[in-house]
Amino acid sequence: MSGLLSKASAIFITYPVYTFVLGTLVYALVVKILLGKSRYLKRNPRNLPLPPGPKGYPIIGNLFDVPKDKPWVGYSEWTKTYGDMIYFEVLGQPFIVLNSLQRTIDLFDKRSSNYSDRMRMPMVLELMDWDYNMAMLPYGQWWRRHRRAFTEHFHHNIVWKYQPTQLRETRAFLHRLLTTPENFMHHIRHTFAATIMSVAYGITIKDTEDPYISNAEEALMGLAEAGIPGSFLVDLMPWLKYIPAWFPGAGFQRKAAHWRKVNADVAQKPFKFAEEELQKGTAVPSLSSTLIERLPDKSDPYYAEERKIAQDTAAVAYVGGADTTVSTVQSFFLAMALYPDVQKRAQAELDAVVGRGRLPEFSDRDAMPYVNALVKESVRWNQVIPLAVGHMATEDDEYDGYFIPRGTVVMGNGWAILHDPEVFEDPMEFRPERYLKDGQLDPDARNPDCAAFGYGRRKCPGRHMSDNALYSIVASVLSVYDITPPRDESGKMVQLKAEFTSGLLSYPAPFECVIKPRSPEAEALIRDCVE
Ligand code: HEM
Repeated sequence: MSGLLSKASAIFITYPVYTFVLGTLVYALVVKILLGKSRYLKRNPRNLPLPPGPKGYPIIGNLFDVPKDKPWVGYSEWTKTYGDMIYFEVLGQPFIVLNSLQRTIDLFDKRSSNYSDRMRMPMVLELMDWDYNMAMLPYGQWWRRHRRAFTEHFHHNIVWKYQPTQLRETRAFLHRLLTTPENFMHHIRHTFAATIMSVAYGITIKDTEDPYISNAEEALMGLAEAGIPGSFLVDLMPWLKYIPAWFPGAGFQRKAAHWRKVNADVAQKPFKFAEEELQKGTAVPSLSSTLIERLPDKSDPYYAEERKIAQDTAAVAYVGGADTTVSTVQSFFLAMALYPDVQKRAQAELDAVVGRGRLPEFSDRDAMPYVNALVKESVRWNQVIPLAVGHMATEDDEYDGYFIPRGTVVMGNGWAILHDPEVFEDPMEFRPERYLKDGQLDPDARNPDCAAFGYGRRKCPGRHMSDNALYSIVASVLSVYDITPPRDESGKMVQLKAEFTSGLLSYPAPFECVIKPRSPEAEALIRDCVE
């Protein structure tokens, strides 16, 4: 009875509450959209048109036009109708997609001071505490200090420092492939997690169920859920963040509270460990130990801020670096199983330069143009973040006869740029030859780096470290292993398909392949290479 009563009173109480909340939401949305439109009129005195794009509906805009599955392919198709710069709105939020390299250079490079901000994402940044990830920070002094700290440790003249760790972890990877080749997807993930935890904190992770890694993966899953703008209503109406967790309909607050705790663990726990090891005098040299040793004295008024920047710098190395490079390496394995001729040609080059009596080193790299071209093609073929991360326009702008309102989220469609058939013949094919001329790397061939790692001032600062990681894996794996498609029960080779997932990050869809040592000598090399 009391249960029934409480149910009745709950309905009685919550019905008006829901009506009120829903009414307020719709009202606020309509006001926001109408205000936004009329403001454009005042701010656009020359009455320039917005860039072309699909016609939308009142209030919802182009909500139903936006391609849901692999939007980068859909946006690329839109070029045929609207050209290489496309404008659309979703619930009052303006977006522009740039489908050509020239457009990205014009806006992200030449006008970088206006196109380097990020969209405000209250759910991720303010409620889930992803503010340690500089990729999400608004453009400004605080981001600049993070970026400077990060770049100092990852620019192209310094990443050689991490090569011994990268080679060590690559060799451990070769060894794991020998014992459990069927788990290659897991081994790839483990290799990057181990490399980055070692570089960032001097921590050696466990082979399975490492608490640092499971925390970071949970945090990244939260980001995948909340990181697409508009996944939560609070992104469209930031004032909702003040609604308490107990309020009916405030489920997002409870989710945010959980992810906040996970994020605190990801950012703080390993850094604390590094601090404690330093105090005990047992620290393994790492990015964190260097950063901690350079912190000002605890009595310094800037100590807390500097410590936070140091902690964030180490944490972002993992969350920014692990998944991205993992996806590229998974694509490389798929490509090798699909393109046996490419694999053979790379192996022939490795045999000629490195020989069969040792494993490749970084010093071999310059002598192997084909292997370098293969690394480039792995980055291009299936881009990990095809639309990069949206850059937001800080101020109204006029460009090429069009008006671009401030607050517009501008996305470079790297997929369109790196699959343009005018530039990359048969773009869906995996062809390292496209970067070569007379047997050497062709300086005139379009380098996938122009779009795969983002643009302008926000371009990925981890790309040099990632390039080394990719070389180390590609060269080492191909020097000792053959990768082939699996066979069915009748012994026939299974026809693999190049399929990739949608989302903020794109991965190859799960696939199987056979990974076998190239010869008994190769197997002996693998067994001997682990310390
Ligand atoms: C194949 C590997 C990788 C790819 C494809 C990739 C791609 C990207 C892209 C597309 C962006 C957004 C750029 C933009 O906003 O225009 C980005 C940002 C970023 N990446 Fe990477 N990345 C990779 C590896 C790494 C690694 C290894 C690290 C760290 C060691 C890293 C750290 C970062 C950071 C810190 C940012 C934020 C930059 C900012 O907002 O200022 N990335 N990356």
